[in-house]
Amino acid sequence: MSLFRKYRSQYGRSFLIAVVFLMFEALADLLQPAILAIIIDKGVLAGDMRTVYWCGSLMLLVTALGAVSALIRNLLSSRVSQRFGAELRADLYEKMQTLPTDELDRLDRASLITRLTNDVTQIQNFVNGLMRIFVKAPLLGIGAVIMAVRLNPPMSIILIAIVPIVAFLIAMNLRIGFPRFARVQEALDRMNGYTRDFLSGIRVVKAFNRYEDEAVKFEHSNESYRQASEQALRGMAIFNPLIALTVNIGIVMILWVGGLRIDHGHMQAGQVVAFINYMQQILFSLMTISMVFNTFVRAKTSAGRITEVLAKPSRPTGAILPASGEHSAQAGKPCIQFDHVTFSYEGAAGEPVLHDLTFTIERGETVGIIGSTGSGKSTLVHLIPRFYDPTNGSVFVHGNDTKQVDPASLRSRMAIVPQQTVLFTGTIKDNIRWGNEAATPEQIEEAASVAAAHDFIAASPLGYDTIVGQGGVNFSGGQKQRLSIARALVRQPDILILDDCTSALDVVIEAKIKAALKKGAGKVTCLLIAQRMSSVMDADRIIVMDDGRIAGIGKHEELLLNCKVYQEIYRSQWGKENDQHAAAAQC
Ligand SMILES: Nc1ncnc2c1ncn2[C@@H]1O[C@H](COP(=O)(O)OP(=O)(O)OP(=O)(O)O)[C@@H](O)[C@H]1O
Repeated sequence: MSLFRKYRSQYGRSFLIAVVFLMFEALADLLQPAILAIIIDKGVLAGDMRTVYWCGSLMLLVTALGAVSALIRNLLSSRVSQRFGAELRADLYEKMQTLPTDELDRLDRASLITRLTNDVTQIQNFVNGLMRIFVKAPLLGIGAVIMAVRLNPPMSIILIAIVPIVAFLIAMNLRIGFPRFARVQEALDRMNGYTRDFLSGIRVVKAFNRYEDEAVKFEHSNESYRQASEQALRGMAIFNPLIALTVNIGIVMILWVGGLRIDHGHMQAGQVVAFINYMQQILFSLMTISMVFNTFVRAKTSAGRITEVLAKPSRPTGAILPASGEHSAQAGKPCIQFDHVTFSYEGAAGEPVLHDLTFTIERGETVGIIGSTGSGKSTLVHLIPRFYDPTNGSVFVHGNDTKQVDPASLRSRMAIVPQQTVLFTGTIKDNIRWGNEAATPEQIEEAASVAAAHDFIAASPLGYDTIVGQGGVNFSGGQKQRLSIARALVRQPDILILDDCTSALDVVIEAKIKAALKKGAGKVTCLLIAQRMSSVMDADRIIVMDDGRIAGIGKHEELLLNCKVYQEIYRSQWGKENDQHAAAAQC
């Protein structure tokens, strides 16, 4: 597995030391039947107690050597496999963080979780098994064949007949098992997907009383997981007893032929006992090899799934932008420029999501973006931090073509508040500071004040140390939005993108936030996506989106006069909003 290449240099030495101790262990196991044969034939049957004592002591010594080797090898294998697993998980996690957004869109999130947990565990188990028993099995098998042939060559014909049959059974098991175990992992992915959707939408499920339907969906995925697992295990269930039966037939043949040869004086009882011991060791080794293949098949499937992620291209790179203050030195260049930008999502059929967009936004401008749902507003702003590259045309930030700029450097001077608020488990302070690790308590409080969050934070007994539950369960939608805005503000960005993140706020709170933001106007370039006209009407300019095209750009009054789409939005909303807007204006 090419996956192991990277870790070979790190753990190769410990692995080899473990293999050396495995060899001692195998040697100890192989010597025991030979010593036993001498004790029986030359000691017990011949009445020579000296041979019994000497060989008995030797056998104890050999057993002790085997036990010490097993102990050292166990310690090594646990250490190496656990560290290897942890490192593989860390590498995979790091890779997931650097995957481009379109790759993340393509890979199912539930499948990524299964790869990070179950798939890594499968490979870890394989490595552990490899160091504990898998390498020992072939050593023991080959050694037992050699010892048996040396002990009594004519009897070895039985081995020559049995071993190829068992090898064939193992090969069949492998061939049938591989696709079956691949299906088990896929079924597990689907089950994890359902579970994730159910848990993240549990409130909606409760509100719509959809428990039973969701339970049925889960039952289906659980059932297909069971069927896939059962099918895979059925293969093992058939082949393992077949292999055991074949080897046991061999043992019966040894007993029968051995008995005849003792009768004819060609063999001694101790030799037959030793021969059976070797046959059992061969059985153990073949059974282990068949188990290795089963574990290998699962690990190979898992390794393929992990390699698929690791082999994906990482986030694109590019030039590092100069520090914030130096951006303005690019005299005459607009802060943001779209130049004939067309964009389609990877793999999506039909019309592009954005069509030939051309506009500029100057430094310090506040630009509203409005349009019907699905008109491409979020997609438009996602091109600015280079979540995606335009399919045609170019996006320039501070005069730099984003395709040529390192995304991390590009994003370091931006803050985006997404449509769906994301809060992390921790305190309120931690969540706001997440936007800027170097922020002082005063800066955190100031950001929270501008985002109209300070009052509700201060009203809670623990203030900024209040714990945020998973996903922000203990906060209202509006409070979560305000905390997300504070997190973006504490970053003190050059470009602030607010993607419909005031939808859960009442107009009074929204007006307060906008008034506070206006105080800092001129320094920050702000893009404000909104569904409500009142949210954008006092922006410096408004971009009106319609079906991926720009229907108009201008001030509120201009658009009311000459943009049909804007006029329609006005007519559909203004009646409702008149009263609310008046209330906001008074505050
Ligand atoms: N990751 C994606 N993969 C494929 N298609 C997408 C993706 N994200 C959005 N789209 C499609 O692109 C189009 C524009 O979506 P976008 O989210 O930009 O619209 P929007 O104007 O922001 O909508 P809303 O106001 O509802 O948030 C929609 O048709 C949507 O289905």
